[in-house]
Amino acid sequence: MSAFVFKAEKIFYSTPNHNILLKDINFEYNEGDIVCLLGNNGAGKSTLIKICAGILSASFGNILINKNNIKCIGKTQQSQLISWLPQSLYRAENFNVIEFLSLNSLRVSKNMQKSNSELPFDFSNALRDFDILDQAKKELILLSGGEWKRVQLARLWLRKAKILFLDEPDGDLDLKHKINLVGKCKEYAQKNKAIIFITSHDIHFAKMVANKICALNNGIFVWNSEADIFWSLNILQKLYGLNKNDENHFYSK
Ligand SMILES: Nc1ncnc2c1ncn2[C@@H]1O[C@H](COP(=O)(O)OP(=O)(O)OP(=O)(O)O)[C@@H](O)[C@H]1O
Repeated sequence: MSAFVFKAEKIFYSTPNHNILLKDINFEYNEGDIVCLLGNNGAGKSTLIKICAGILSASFGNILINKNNIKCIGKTQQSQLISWLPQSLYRAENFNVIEFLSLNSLRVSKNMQKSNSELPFDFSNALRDFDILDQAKKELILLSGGEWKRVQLARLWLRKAKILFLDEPDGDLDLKHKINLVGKCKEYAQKNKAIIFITSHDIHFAKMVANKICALNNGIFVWNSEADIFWSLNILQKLYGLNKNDENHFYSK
């Protein structure tokens, strides 16, 4: 069987005011790839991720999943293939962690009053994987920012989609949980033969997690390569418009 492939062909996107946000984006990634999308604030990363995830439609160009145009894939199949973690997500009141996870399926009812030990096995596993099992019955609005992000990640991990789009998944995480997320992404991509796209502003996190790096600048793809090549070339200065001293903070030992 041939490898799972995700491809973007000549993607352009302009706003209703005819402001062109993305220009001629092309890439192709294969199962097992973890791609980190870098770029300055406003470069167009979230917009590109939303187009790839089928949340927004490109103004021009095609998104292909195994040569099938995303426009021709029904919404149900799309939701089985693709999971998207938005940069921020509204927390519903009167909803606890288990109830949020159960939105993936109807197996657990809204009024369930169970102890952690009676949780479905996969629920406990996902919560344990993201170190949040002890908060299973907590209301979403009472969670800290990092705990809420870990609950969202646990829900995504349960869905086992073939392509994950994670928009700043590390944003609220402390160092320990960032490192845990690195391990979980690598394990997920391997085990599920999946492709993971990540946007992040944490260069250290990007360096740890990704085997491919691509970079956007003002809506144009300015880089797309193996991560090793990207890191060996010290091009952060150019990418982020840093001065030499700023860049030394990252590269100095
Ligand atoms: N519907 C829209 N109408 C007008 N402008 C938009 C629209 N959507 C996004 N933008 C603008 O497009 C640019 C790119 O936004 P986007 O959220 O994709 O950037 P980003 O690279 O993810 O930034 P950040 O790193 O700050 O999250 C921003 O300047 C944003 O204000």
